[in-house]
Amino acid sequence: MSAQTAPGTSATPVSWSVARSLVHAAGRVAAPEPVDVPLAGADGLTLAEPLTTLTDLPAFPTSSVDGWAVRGDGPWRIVGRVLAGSIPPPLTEVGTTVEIATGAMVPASADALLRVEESTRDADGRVTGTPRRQPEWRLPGEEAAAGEELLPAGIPVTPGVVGLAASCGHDTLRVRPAPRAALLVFGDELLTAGPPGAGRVRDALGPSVPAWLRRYGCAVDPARVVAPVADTLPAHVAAIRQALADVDLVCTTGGTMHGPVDHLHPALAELGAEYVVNTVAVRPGFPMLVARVTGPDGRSRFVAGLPGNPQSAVVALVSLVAPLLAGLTGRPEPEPPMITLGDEVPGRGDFTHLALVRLDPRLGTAHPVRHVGSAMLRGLARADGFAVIEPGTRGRPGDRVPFVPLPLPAGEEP
Ligand SMILES: Nc1nc2c(c(=O)[nH]1)N[C@H]1C(S)=C(S)[C@@H](COP(=O)(O)OP(=O)(O)OC[C@H]3O[C@@H](n4cnc5c(N)ncnc54)[C@H](O)[C@@H]3O)O[C@H]1N2
Ligand code: MOO
Repeated sequence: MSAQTAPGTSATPVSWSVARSLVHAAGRVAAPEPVDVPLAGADGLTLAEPLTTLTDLPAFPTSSVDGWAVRGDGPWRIVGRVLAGSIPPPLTEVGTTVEIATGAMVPASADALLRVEESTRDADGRVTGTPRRQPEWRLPGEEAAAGEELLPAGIPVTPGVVGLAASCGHDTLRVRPAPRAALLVFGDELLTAGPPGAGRVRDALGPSVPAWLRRYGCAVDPARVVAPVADTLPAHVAAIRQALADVDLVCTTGGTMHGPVDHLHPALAELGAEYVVNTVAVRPGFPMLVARVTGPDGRSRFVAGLPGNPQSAVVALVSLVAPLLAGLTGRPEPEPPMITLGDEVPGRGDFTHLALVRLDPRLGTAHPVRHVGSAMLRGLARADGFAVIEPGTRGRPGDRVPFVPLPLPAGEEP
């Protein structure tokens, strides 16, 4: 897929799904080199290579119970004790047993394990009982054989992955680093404290966009959040250039249109940027864009232009920034899961409609929320994500449609 037009030329909106594929592909070719990180620091990053186990799992025959490892038929004479953490001597004689702890290595020549609660001792101190038919120990390689691939590259590192990596012997994981992001907020009308009024609005994006970016796995240094940047072309160019020097992604808000103080497009032209996507056939948020700037080191860095209307800015995050970050971290393009609409949702003509919805976990349906103007955040603050209404269609109750979640971890839904 080729990138869209060069800055300065008029843009034809690209379809929402094509735009997502374009930015994902652009991110993938620019993905930073993998790094090795200690297990404890890997949560939330992305596996850069498949996870293979360094040993058989389990690595040795491991008792699943507290009891007796026995050889031959009982009663058995006790010849020792095996605790977890050591190599036991073999049971050399028929009719003998060792006391064994859960997790201990089963001695060679043991035939069976007898649970302590299913055993008795006779007058001579010998052990009696009937071992269960089912083996009470785990065999080496039962879970995985040494060298076996357990997880593919490109999946997120979760606590489950960290635990698995530790249990199969890894101290570090080769991962894609967290993309570093900066935020530049444009708009001289913005207030950064106190109530809005007298023609000025409160900056809603400076405090919230870094939080969304972090939830997408970005590292955002607070020093790289500049809100607001003065509404002049030189200030825009300088701010973007400076931010590009040490991040992978610069998000900007506002100025995506062509109003008297909308300087984003001219600034991108001055920086020699090339559009990956310039305007998307989606409502709200259509003036969103992603541009690529090649640094002196030859590596591509990205500018994501989020529209100034606050809900539109979030639509741009879920529409373009999420697949771009997936590409930059070597993850597959996010595939929206399907949901069932519980109510009517209007279409937006030839454009895709991203409609804020709240999921009803009881009924398994999605319901549009109120207060969803592109300048509003009231609906969004109570929503789980967006139902995707394809161009030329409208949503009816019972329709199955794609769903783009807001990056809210389970348990944090509003
Ligand atoms: N002639 C046209 N004008 C506009 C069109 C159009 O098609 N033709 N589209 C509108 C749409 S849709 C959008 S979205 C906006 C996008 O504009 P910009 O990205 O250039 O954003 P601004 O003009 O800077 O701001 C738009 C709006 O949002 C408020 N804003 C900006 N930043 C923030 C912030 N950080 N926190 C809260 N609110 C913010 C700003 O005050 C404006 O009200 O263009 C329309 N115009
Ligand atoms: O597309 Mo604008 O982003 O509707 O508000």
